[in-house]
Amino acid sequence: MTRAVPKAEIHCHVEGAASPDLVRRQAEKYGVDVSSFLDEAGYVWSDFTSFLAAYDGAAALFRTEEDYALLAETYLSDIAAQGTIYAEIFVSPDHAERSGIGTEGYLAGLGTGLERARRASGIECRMIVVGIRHFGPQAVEAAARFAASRPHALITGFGMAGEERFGRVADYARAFDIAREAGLGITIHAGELAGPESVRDALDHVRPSRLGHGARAIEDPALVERIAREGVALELCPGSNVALKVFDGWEKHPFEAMRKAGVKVTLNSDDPPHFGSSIGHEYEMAARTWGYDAAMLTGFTRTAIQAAFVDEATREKLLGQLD
Ligand SMILES: Nc1ncnc2[nH]cnc12
Ligand SMILES: [Zn+2]
Repeated sequence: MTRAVPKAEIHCHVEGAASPDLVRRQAEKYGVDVSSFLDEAGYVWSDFTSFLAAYDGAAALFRTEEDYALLAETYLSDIAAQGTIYAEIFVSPDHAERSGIGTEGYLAGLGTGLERARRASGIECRMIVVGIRHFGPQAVEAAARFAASRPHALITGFGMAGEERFGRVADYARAFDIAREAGLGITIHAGELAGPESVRDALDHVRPSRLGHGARAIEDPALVERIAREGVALELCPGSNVALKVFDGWEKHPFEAMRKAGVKVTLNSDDPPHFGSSIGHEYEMAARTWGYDAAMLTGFTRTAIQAAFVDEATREKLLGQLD
């Protein structure tokens, strides 16, 4: 029912999008034992901390420019086949350094993957540099300075991922100031694992145009009203939240309640193979759970493109593809 709906995704971590098959092939290539985080059925984790360990384990298996080109091309071609016309991927200079490739080869490889996917399917893509919150304010500031140096033409945004319960948002404000002054779009993970106070802190100290998740703002009606009034778009990832047990099933997820409250809502897959999801699955489950028709679903795609960190000419071209 949702196959033909044009889709857009503005919240997906590229290392978290590596399929188990691809990771297995990379593990063979480098002779690495992955049994601590991957079995025949897929990724193995039991809570957010062990999920991050599985994520880092997979990320460490991408070590050359061609590895990253393959990762990006494989993922983006896959979601293009699901009807995705636009995608933003989170990229992490910290993971590039950890895997040994360094940032230059990392971005060059990812850029090649984006270009190959665009040529093959027409999918338009941009990259958002993220700092990792639990690596501390200095590391996030370094990631912001890196993004602000505009090391690749397809980098259009800056964000922060990682353990939301680590530290205080105010300590990261400088990183976001650096990125904002460089003209980058701003997003921040908040209201995923922590509650409304985390979202309020993010809005007050970072002034983002989008929130990564923001789902737990639902616990405070005044905050939901503020998000709607200020026009902050939510990068909601219901499948991820359900898998991580933030909500007790799709029917308990606040996506529809947020929409009804006038909040700009979008559908995203976050780290799809870790959560048994995909962008196509998110659209399909949203239709099944809340009864959305193709026009409503296309509306979420429109919201994502309106909130996208992309130049106006490309935005107009993408919006034109929805008519
Ligand atoms: N769901 C998530 N939340 C925070 N940081 C992440 N990094 C990768 N996936 C993440
Ligand atoms: Zn995320």
